[in-house]
Order: sequence, then C-alpha cells, then structure tokens
Amino acid sequence: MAPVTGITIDIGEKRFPAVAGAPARLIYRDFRLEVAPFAFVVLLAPSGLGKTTLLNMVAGLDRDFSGTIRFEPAAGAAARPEGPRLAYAFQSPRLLPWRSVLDNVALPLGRDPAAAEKALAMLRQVGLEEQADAYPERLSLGQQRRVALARAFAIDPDVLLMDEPFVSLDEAGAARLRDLLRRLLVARPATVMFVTHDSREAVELGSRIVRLDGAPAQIVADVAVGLSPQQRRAPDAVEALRRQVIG
Ligand SMILES: Nc1ncnc2c1ncn2[C@@H]1O[C@H](COP(=O)(O)OP(=O)(O)OP(=O)(O)O)[C@@H](O)[C@H]1O
Repeated sequence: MAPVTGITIDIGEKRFPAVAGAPARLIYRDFRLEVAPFAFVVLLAPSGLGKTTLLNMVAGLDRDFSGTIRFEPAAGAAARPEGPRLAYAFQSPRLLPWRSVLDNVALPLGRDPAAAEKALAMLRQVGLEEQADAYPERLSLGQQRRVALARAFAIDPDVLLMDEPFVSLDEAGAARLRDLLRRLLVARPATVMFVTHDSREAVELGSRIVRLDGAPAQIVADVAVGLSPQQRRAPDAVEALRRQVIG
C-alpha cells in the first residue's frame, strides 16, 4: 500500500501582484493547516477566496509564496525517495481531446509497460471500460469526470488534490460520483484535500471540514465529522452537521 502522507502547510504570505487595473491581492498571511495521513479534508469557502490557489501551492504548481509545504509519511511508512505521489483532479476534467479515453488515463503512468493494462483496470472500476477507445468529446460531462477520477487514481496516489471535481452535474449525477470516489478510496486509501463551496457535499464526504473566510483567508471553522456511512445518507444528520459547519 502507498505510504500515505500527512501534509503540513505553513504559508507566511501569498499575494498576487496588481494586474491590468485589478489591485494587488493578499490571499494568505500566517496560514497554517496540518492534514493527517488518511484524512479526507474538505476545504469549504466562497468563490474567489483562494482555495484553488492553496491546492496549486500544495501541488507545487505555484511556488511564488513564502513558507513551506511539507509531506510526511504515515507512522511506520518510509518516504518515497522521489517524493509523494500527487494526483490533482481539476475543476474541469481537462482531458486531452485528441487522445482516447484509455490513453488519457494511461498518460500519467508514463513509460510503465503495464500502463494500458492498468488504465483499462481503472476504467473498469469507474464503469467506463466500454468507452476506452472513444474520444473525450463523445462522453457526457459525468463520464468525463469519471475518466478524470480514473486518471487521478491510476498512479496510486499518496495525496489526492480535488478542486470542485463534481461541479456542474445534476444532484443525482454528483451523488453517484461521490459514491464512486468513496469506493475508490476504500480500495486505495490516500490523503485527500477536496475543495468545494457546497456544504452538503462537504458533510457527505469529509472526515474533517475546514471552512475558510476573509481576506487574507483564515480558518473560521474546523470540524471533525464523526458520521457513520449510514448517517451520511440520513438527511437530518447531514443537515445538523452542515449547520454546525456554516455556523
Ligand atoms: N494568477 C493570478 N493573478 C492574479 N490574481 C489571481 C490569480 N489567480 C487567482 N487570482 C485571484 O486570487 C483570488 C483567489 O483565487 P482562487 O482561484 O484561489 O479562488 P477560489 O477560492 O478557488 O475560487 P473559485 O471557487 O471561484 O475557484 C481570486 O480573487 C482570484 O481572482
């Protein structure tokens, strides 16, 4: 099993300079968040607050900030010499339109000789084996999001970063994808940071919900979710916790 890692985020300052008429923006100052190995942390915040910016910094895509992001293997596990395996599911599925569904899933596996076989096994798990040779444009948005999940899990990630991966779906479609995500994580546990502005989605998925607000962004609520899988399906329990989170 993957040496699932914890994440210690310590941001001194993150700002965006002024561009074309828009003023400079201070997004984070003295921001600290520790994510335990195997946690499913949901970051809940209104639009434009800096959630995507935070994931980009954790992913190493944005290094223009002061502070540190550290990954530490779970107790007893050895760190990978090459660093943790990170998967990032973006807000839009970001599939390559000129590659087949299978090739899109196989892409992060690089030169692994078993890449095609592994990608097909992942597609089977997300229920899209029959679409392996299709091109992404032929798929519905829900199916494209499934392919994006298959691609994220194909590398057996230690850390999974997810930026509103289920937006723009109808509620039934989003619920099916949440179920699928839960099943995939049972098979391959990972440390998850999941961004959403949907408090119900947060309660249904998270083991911990961190709500951000203000500018610069601060943690205004940090709630451990102690619901059993059955309770998560009970509207009353979900609603009670949702109210606790949004205050
Ligand atoms: N490259 C950039 N240059 C300047 N400003 C930026 C840049 N990227 C983001 N911003 C600004 O920083 C703020 C935070 O952006 P971010 O995308 O992290 O928000 P978010 O919380 O993820 O919002 P959303 O839910 O709408 O995606 C926004 O006001 C955005 O306009």
